[in-house]
Amino acid sequence: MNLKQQYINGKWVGANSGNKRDIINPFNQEVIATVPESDELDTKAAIAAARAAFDDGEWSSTPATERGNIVRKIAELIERDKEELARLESLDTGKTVEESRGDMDDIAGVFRFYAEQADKNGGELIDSPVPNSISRVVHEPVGVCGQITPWNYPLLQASWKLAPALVTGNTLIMKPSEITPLTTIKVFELMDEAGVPAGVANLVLGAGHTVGAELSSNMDVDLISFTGGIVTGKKIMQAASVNVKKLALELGGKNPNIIFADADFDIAVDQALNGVFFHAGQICSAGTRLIVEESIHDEFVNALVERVKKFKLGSGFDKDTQMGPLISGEHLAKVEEYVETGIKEGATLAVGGSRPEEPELQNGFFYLPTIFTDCTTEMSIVQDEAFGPVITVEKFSTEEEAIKLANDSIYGLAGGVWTNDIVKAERCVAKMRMGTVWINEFNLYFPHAPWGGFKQSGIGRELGNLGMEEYTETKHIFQNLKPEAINWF
Ligand SMILES: NC(=O)c1ccc[n+]([C@@H]2O[C@H](COP(=O)([O-])OP(=O)(O)OC[C@H]3O[C@@H](n4cnc5c(N)ncnc54)[C@H](O)[C@@H]3O)[C@@H](O)[C@H]2O)c1
Ligand SMILES: C[N+](C)(C)CC=O
Repeated sequence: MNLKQQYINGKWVGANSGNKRDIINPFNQEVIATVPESDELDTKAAIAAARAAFDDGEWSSTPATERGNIVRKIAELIERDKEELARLESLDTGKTVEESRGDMDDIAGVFRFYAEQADKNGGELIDSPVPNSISRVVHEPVGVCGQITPWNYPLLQASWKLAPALVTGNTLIMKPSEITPLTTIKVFELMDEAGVPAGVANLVLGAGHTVGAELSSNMDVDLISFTGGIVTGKKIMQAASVNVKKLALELGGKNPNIIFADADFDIAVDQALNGVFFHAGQICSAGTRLIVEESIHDEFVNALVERVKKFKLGSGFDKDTQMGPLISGEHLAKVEEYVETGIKEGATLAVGGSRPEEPELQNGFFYLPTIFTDCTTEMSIVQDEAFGPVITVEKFSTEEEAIKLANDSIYGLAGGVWTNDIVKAERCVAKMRMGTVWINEFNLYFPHAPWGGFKQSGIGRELGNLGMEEYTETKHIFQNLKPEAINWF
């Protein structure tokens, strides 16, 4: 596989230490690539390149339209290489190629969206209360941005950070998850081809406790944008305080999906499954906390179980596969432990709860889709993120109870409501404490609307205009057109 290395100051380079890391296919544990393992020294070199490229002012003073043109070109190159990128993403993550193709369309869409926004960030004229003056507000780039991404949607999460940072004139250092760097490396090749100048976008590959920690604590980094787990997010927040970096955190979720008895039953069943089991449930916004009205609870659970029993697990490259493996052996062990906890806590295992038995799946990190019933809000399986193919089902009998259950979480990323009573739906979403709420839908996102969490699901927003604002500082410029002495002193 012709994969390059780290990308620092416009050059592809190996790690300073010479260390390397094998990248593993989660379907069969084969080594699919070997990449350099960066350390603090590599990270410092990348930060120095980004700092110099920001401080010389060339990129930040490039007309926004031109930066937008480069970002549009990146979108075109992603579309040109869509199939290669999708296959690489599936090799690296285990998700089906069909899902990866969808991700690549979304990713190109994100670069296109921000390319169009590039020259629409021109600031505003204030109606100054002071006679003979001009008061205006401009938006300037923040500076050097550290960007850290997770393994579940490697390139999608990268695109949400790269595109807005570039169009607003920042320079950046990206650190993808050490276990899924392949598509991010490829997109840095495309950014080079699209004409992003040397030093503006830099790539380091390596572990969180070395590379990620250096990015978070380095005094020359002005902003950290992080997507990942809550524990890591808290560490980054602490490290970033060293120079009061601007901070954007996209953390986990334990997302409620409320099903009222008056919902379209078959659609709600289908979408409750879609809401969780894509990418084997390894989705921050997966609707893993199903909250079902008592009168339809048993029928609803039976319908889910019957569908789940028929899921086809397998290689992401097999067109019949509906669900691929988990990302790693370590993660599989965590999901197994989570399920054991659920059993100990007294939840009823309605389906799944083990690894599959098929011989052809034994080399991969597979886990059966799993549903727990008789769950109550104090159980840790209802409170903790499984980040795997596991649903917990709770029952409710009144609307107030459903909302109380939905909000009973430290997280606040996303949630859904299924009902044909639109007034009831509006009453519910008004009370749900989450950054995204869907009515008769689940897990939909697009570049035009902001994404992010309430409570411990994060700080700030990605996507939409707010996702661009994260990468700007706001400056008020006041000009006195008729300066006069005050003669106070
Ligand atoms: N809110 C969202 O939009 C969103 C999207 C995707 C994933 N997530 C969350 O991500 C988590 C799963 O991803 P993960 O397991 O890769 O998360 P993680 O927190 O373990 O790792 C994420 C990234 O942080 C790095 N990292 C680890 N320790 C670090 C440190 N001390 N300092 C700096 N960086 C460090 C990792 O190397 C990786 O690149 C889940 O909790 C999921 O909900 C959230
Ligand atoms: C934000 N999203 C849904 C693309 C990926 C979350 O893991």
